[in-house]
Amino acid sequence: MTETESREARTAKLEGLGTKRKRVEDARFTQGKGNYVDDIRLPGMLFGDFVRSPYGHARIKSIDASAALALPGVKAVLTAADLKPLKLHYMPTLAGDVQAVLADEKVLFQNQEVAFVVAEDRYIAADAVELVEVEYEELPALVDPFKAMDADAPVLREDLAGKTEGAHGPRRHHNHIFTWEVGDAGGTQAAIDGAEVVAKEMISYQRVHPCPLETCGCVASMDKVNEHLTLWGTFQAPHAVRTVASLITGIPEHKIRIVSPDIGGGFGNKVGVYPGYICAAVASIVLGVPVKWIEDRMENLSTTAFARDYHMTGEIAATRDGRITGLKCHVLADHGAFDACADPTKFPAGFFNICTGSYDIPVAHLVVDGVYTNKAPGGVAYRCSFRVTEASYFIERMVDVLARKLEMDPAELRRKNFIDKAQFPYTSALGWEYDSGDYHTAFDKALAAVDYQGLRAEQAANRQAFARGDTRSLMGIGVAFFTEIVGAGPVKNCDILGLGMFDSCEIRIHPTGSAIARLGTISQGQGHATTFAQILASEIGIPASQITVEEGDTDTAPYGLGTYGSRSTPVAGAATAMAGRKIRAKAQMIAAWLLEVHEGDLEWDVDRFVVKGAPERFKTMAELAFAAYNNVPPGMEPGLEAVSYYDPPNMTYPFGAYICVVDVDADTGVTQVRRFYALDDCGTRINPMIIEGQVHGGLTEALAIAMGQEISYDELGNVHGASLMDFFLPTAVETPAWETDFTETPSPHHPIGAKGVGESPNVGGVSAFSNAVNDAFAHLGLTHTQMPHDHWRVWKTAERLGVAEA
Ligand code: PCD
Ligand SMILES: [Cu+]
Repeated sequence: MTETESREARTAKLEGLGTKRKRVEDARFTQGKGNYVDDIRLPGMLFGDFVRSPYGHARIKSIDASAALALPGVKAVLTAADLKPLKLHYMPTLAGDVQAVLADEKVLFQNQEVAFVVAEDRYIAADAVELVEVEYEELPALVDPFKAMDADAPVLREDLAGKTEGAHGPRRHHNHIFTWEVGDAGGTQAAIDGAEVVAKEMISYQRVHPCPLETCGCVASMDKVNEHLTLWGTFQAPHAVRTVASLITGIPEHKIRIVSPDIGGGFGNKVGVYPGYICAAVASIVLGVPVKWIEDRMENLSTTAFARDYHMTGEIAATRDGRITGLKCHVLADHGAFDACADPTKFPAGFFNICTGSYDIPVAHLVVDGVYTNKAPGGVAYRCSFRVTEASYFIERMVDVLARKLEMDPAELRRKNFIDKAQFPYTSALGWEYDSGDYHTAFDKALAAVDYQGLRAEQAANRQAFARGDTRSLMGIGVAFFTEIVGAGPVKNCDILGLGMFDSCEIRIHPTGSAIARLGTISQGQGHATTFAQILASEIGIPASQITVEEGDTDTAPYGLGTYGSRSTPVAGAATAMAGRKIRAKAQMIAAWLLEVHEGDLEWDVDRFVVKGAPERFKTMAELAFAAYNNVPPGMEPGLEAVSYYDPPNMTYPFGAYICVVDVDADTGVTQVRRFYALDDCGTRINPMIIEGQVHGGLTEALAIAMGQEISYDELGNVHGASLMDFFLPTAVETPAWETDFTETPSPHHPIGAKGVGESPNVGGVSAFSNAVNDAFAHLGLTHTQMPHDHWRVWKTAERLGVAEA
C-alpha cells in the first residue's frame, strides 16, 4: 500500500479549484453535436406559429380563421376564445401580474400574439398565419412612459379596470403598476438641502434585448394514455416551469417532465414563461401529438422579453472636498403592456437598491414607479442580477457628474468615498449587507496597470492638440467601479412565485470511484459541467474527469430554482460543496472501519484519508467508493450518495474596477475603443479560463449596449430595432481586445468562498464605456449624454457642443 506520487501530483490530477480546465462540453459544441430544442424531432410532430398584431394598441373586432383552416396541412387555429374555457387565455407573470396568452379583445403591443396556427410543418404554418383575417380598430398608442400617468392617457389594461391594489401595493392611475420606496426620505432631503454641492441628472438606460443566438422555443408532447406531459424547452429554470405548468394546467406535478436540453445562450431571455410555451402545450393536449414552437429572430427581439427601460433621476450631495453625503433617486420604469419582470417576488425593481454602489453613503432614498405602455412585456436581467446594471450605471454616472461639478478627478472622488476594507460586512443605507470587499486594493491595482496618471497627461495633450486643430480626435477615459449583488438567495427574502430560492446538488459515487452530480441549475453556455466537477474534485478527491455533471431534467435533477442572476456558483456551487462534504464524512467512517482506527485519528489528504502520524496507512477515495458497496461498518447503510439543498445565509458581492480608453472622431462620431482593462474580484476562482471567457462575453455585451443596442418605438407603437439589420450585435470586427485582471477576496459565508462572475462584466462594463464617451467631451462642458453612444448620437453631441465640422 505504498504510494510514491507527491501531493502536488495528486492534486494536479484532480483538476480541482483554480485549474484552467478545458471545457468538457465543447467537444460536442465545436463538432455540431449539441442537442438544442430545435434538434428534437418526434414522430407525428406538428409545428405552431403565431398570428401577431401589426398595431401597438387596437381593439380586435373579429378573427376569421376559415381560410387558414381550409389550407391542406393545417390542423388547428387557437384564439383567446378557445383558451377561455380552459382559463388559459391569461397566464400569471413572475411579477404577480397576468399576461394575455392570446390577445383578449385588445392588443397592447406590436407583434403581440393573437392566434396560434398549428400545421404539419413550419412552412405551412407560416402560410396559414397569412390567411387568418383579423379585423382591428386602432386605438391611440402610449409609448412615452413620462406620459403614462397623465390624466388623459389612454387606458391600456381594461382587464384591470377598477383594480386599485396591485401585486406590489396600491395603484393610483390606470397605467400605474406599483411604487416601491426604500430608504430615508427626510434624512436624504436634509442632506441635499444642507449640502455644499449637489449634482442632479436624468439618466436613461434604454430598452434593450438579450438576443441570444438561439431564440426561445419548446416541444410539448402530451401522452394521453398515461396522462403525462413532457416539455422540452429553452428554460433557465426548469423546475419552476414544472410547478407553474402544474398549477395552471391542473396536471399533477409528477405527471409533468420538463427538460432543458443544450441552450444556445440565455442571458435572462429564457427565464420567463412565454405564450408560445402555453400554446404549444395546449395544442399538444388538444391534438394528442407533439407540437413544436420556435421563434424567429424578429419575434424574439420584439416580443419575448426586453431589458432595462429605466429612467433614473438622481441628486447626489457632497462636501466641497468630495465626501458624498447623500443620494436620492427616482426611477420611472417602463414595463410595457404586462408586468412580466423577472425579479424575486418582494423586489418589484429587483435589487436596484444596490444603487449606492461601492461608496460609503450615509443616507439615501429611492422611489421606483412602474408604468404600463404599449410595448412588449419583460424586464429581464440581461446579464445582470435583477436591475443591478441599471443601478450601477446610475451611480457610476452620478459620481462622474459630481466629479465634474467639483472639478475633481473621477478616480480620486471614487477612492475618497469607497467603503473601507475594515467596514465589511457593511450595511448600505438602502439595506444590503455587503459580505466582503477590498476596493482600494483592486482600484489601485487597476489604476497602476493602465498608468492612469499617464493617460490623463496624454489626454491633456490631446485636448490642446484638438484646440490647435492638429487633430480631429478626442480622447476619453472611462473609470468605473462596481459592486454586484448575486446569489439569490436567502429564502427568507427571495422567492419566485412563492418558491424559495435555494438550490441543490445530489451526488452518487459509483463503486469504481467515478461519480455523477445532478444540480437544480442549468447551463446555457457557462460551462457548469466543467466547473461544478472541479468544486467536487477538490471536496471529495475524485478527478473532475471522472465526474459527470447533469442538469436540466426535472425527472432526475433535485429541485432548484435555475440559472440566472449569477446564482449558480453562490447557491448551487455551495450545495455542491456541502453535498461533497457529506460524502466525505461517510467515507471517513468507512475509512476508520477499514483501517481500524477512530475517525478522529484520520486526516484528509487531497484524495484520501490518512492515519495521523502514520502516513503509510491510508485509504484513497477510490478504495472507499468500492468499500461503500461491500464493506461498511456494522449498522451503516451501503452506498455512497448525498444530497444538499442549500439556502445561502446572504448574497455574495463581487466587485471590480474597469477602465476604458476611447478615441472619438468629432466629425463622424465614430468611437474607437483603444483599450479596455477589467479587474474582477469574484472571491475564490474555480476556473480562471472560464472566468476569463465569462468576462470577455460580458464585456462584449456591455459594448453592445453602451455603443449601439436599442429597442425603440415610434409614436404609433411600431417597434424599431427588431431585426439584426438595426439591432447592434457586435462581431469580432467591432470587439476590442480585452485585458483582464483580478484580485481574490473570498466570500466569508460561501463554503468555498466563491462569488458569481458571469454578470459582473456587464454591470461594470456599460458604465466604463459610457463614462469614457462622456469624458471625451467633458472639457467642453458636457456632463451627461444618453446611451446608446452610436455614431449618430455621438456626432450630434459633438455638433451640439460646437466641435463637429459641418
Ligand atoms: N468564482 C467563480 C465564479 C464563477 N465561475 C464560473 O463562471 C461561470 C458563471 O458563473 P456564475 O457567475 O455563477 O453564473 P451562472 O449562474 O452560472 O450563470 C448565469 C450568468 O451567466 C452569464 N454567462 C453566460 N455565458 C454563456 N456562455 N451563456 C450565457 O447565456 C450566459 N449568461 C450570462 C448570464 S445573464 Mo442572467 O440570465 O441575465 O440573470 S445570469 C448569467 C460558471 O461556469 C462558474 O462556474 C468560476 O469559475 N469561479
Ligand atoms: Cu438587470
